[in-house]
Amino acid sequence: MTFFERLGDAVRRRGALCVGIDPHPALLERWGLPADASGVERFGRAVVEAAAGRVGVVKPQAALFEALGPAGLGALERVLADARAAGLVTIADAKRGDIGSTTLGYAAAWLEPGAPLEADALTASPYLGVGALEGLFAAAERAGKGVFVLAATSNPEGAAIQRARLDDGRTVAAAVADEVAARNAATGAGHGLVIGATIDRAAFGLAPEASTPVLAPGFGAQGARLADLHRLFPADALVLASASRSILQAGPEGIAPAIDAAIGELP
Ligand SMILES: O=C(O)c1cc(=O)[nH]c(=O)n1[C@@H]1O[C@H](COP(=O)(O)O)[C@@H](O)[C@H]1O
Repeated sequence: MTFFERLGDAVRRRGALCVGIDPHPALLERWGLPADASGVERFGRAVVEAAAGRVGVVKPQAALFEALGPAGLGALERVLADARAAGLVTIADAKRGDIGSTTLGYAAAWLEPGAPLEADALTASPYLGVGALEGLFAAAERAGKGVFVLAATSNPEGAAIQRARLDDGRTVAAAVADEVAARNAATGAGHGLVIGATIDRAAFGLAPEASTPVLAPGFGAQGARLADLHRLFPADALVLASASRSILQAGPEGIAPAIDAAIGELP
């Protein structure tokens, strides 16, 4: 099964909501958890437990685990293992990307079957060139996994570089999208794009592309509304509507109802 098929299956069965697992220190405090590795682990595993059976996809935010050093990465390892055991598709949000030779290390860390931090997909930054992500694409394809490449990010600072034009007139975002689509066409993989729900896709030169999955963060805390999903993206596109803080702020008792409420807001 390709990653595209797997993701499509998860979305058909469980819907488009992707629950972000972002253990911010302020959220740990709200959850009554310590701001240490044991806290992020209990937080992450509780979110996985609430998400299992409700949604198809979760996205742990690596930075907030890394912040706690090796013990935090150990916590992330167990959160990822729980999620995979629960049948959830896991997207490690680590936004990796380097020159080709060292990108192989990131591929081994996040996408190689059996790796401690193994995930089903990884977010990646294309600003050293989409071609430099070859090691990630290849590792993902060998294992039926995917890479989500940043195209048009949800934050306002991204626009200056992502809307900049190449010599051929395309925006940087459109060129990234073209390269990912070409990779998918050549290999049948299902690598995706990250396109923020907060941005105007047309202004970034991004046309809807049915064969490229989209990870769309920016719902909830950053202002986009889940109810608008089909106004923001074509109804037939494979889009993950991702939200973190707006759901996680509900606390340990409220997390499951908050996920149900978010699902209820989707069209
Ligand atoms: O790759 C991402 O997931 C991502 C890309 C982007 O353009 N914007 C964005 O917010 N994200 C991530 O999505 C999550 C958004 O969190 P909330 O704003 O709390 O819903 C964070 O983990 C961000 O790092």
